[in-house]
Amino acid sequence: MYLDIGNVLDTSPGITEQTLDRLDERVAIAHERIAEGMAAEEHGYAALNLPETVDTDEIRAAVEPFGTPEAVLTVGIGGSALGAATISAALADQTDVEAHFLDNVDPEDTAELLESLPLDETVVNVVSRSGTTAETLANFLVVREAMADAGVDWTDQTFVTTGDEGNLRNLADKHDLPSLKVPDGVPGRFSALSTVGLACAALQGLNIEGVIEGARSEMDKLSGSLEASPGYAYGAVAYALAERGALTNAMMPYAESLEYFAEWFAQLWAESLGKEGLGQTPARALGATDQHSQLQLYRAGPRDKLVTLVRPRQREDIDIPETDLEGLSYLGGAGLGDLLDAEFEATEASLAAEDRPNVRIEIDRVDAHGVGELLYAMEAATVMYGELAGVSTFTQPAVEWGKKAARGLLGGGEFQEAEAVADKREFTIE
Ligand SMILES: O=P(O)(O)OC[C@H]1O[C@](O)(CO)[C@@H](O)[C@@H]1O
Repeated sequence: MYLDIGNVLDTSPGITEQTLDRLDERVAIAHERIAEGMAAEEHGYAALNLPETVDTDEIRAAVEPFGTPEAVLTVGIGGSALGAATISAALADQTDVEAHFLDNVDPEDTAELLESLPLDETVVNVVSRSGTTAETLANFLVVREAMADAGVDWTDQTFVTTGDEGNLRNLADKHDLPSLKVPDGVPGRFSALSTVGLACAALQGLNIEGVIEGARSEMDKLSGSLEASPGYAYGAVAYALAERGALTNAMMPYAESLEYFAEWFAQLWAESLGKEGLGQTPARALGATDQHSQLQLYRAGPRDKLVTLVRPRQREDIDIPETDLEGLSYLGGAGLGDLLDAEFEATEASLAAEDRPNVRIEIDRVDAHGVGELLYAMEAATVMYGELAGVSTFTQPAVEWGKKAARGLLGGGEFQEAEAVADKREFTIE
């Protein structure tokens, strides 16, 4: 992975080369803490060991009974779905096995998806570390009934990835379902490079070994200097810019196959760093599409954003036919990829022209190695940012209140949070 931070030097907000030197000293200290945590396999830090600890042979063996299905339906939410979705979306052109993700409880969407799937040729990949997540378990119960209604024995086509105990573990044990264990010490949002994120890709016959090789190549760069590690450098620069007012980070990949990557990054960045009144809001964007929408705000709105531009250095292209359309003849003979790359560089320059901080992240290609590099580097960036900000990177206490309220509203127990829902202050305009 290549990171270019030239467009954050002396921008507004921005950092100076002197700041970068001081930041590098802090990175060295933070790296010592991170390395210590990794060596001790401490909760959270253990995620950065995954290129060494994940067993891809075990994953392939676990899914082997399913052969080559027509489709894989992953039922999970948050880190239990987004890592797998990122890898499958990035590598979709490498397989004929469709990947679908049920990571919300919208009844119309769920009904439409189940209606469209060949349930007798679909493997249901249900993923939950806790085994208690309401959305995942509710969806699984609905999917299981749909399979039964379609005359499909769900126990023949269900794969489970979960913890040592809980509802899903009990279900897998009771029905002898093929299963994998979520890794110890790895929060869901950091689990893309583990059984959680790789089982779906393995079911699709994708190159999970290549994903880990890419991740390993970024792991090998972790050292006491931001100048040796694109991941550390990205986290440190994003932190320094947030400290100077860039409280939003627009993650803007210039590849449709990386749109899920931006969604995965949003959970990783927000749930890890949004603590004690601190954090940097991830905005999901897509190039070139959002040049015709959000770019106006990025270039002319408040000076409170970092824009992260991501692209592959190589991509398949499609020639644009010659044309005599008024003013558009310049497009003929170029490729769509040439246009997309020109727009990437133009957007980068347009932000720099207004001293708007932006960084460039590039991978050679959107392939297994490249997506592995991206995932690992962003995880290392998140851990580095969290160390520099002094926050508890690997917890997510703020998400629990809403879970209790929702559960109470459905009669799942007595929760004061649910009572607070009834106290809503109303001011309705119709
Ligand atoms: O894998 P589980 O336990 O279902 O959790 C799913 C997601 O929900 C969260 O715990 C937040 O509620 C995330 O951290 C996690 O990725």
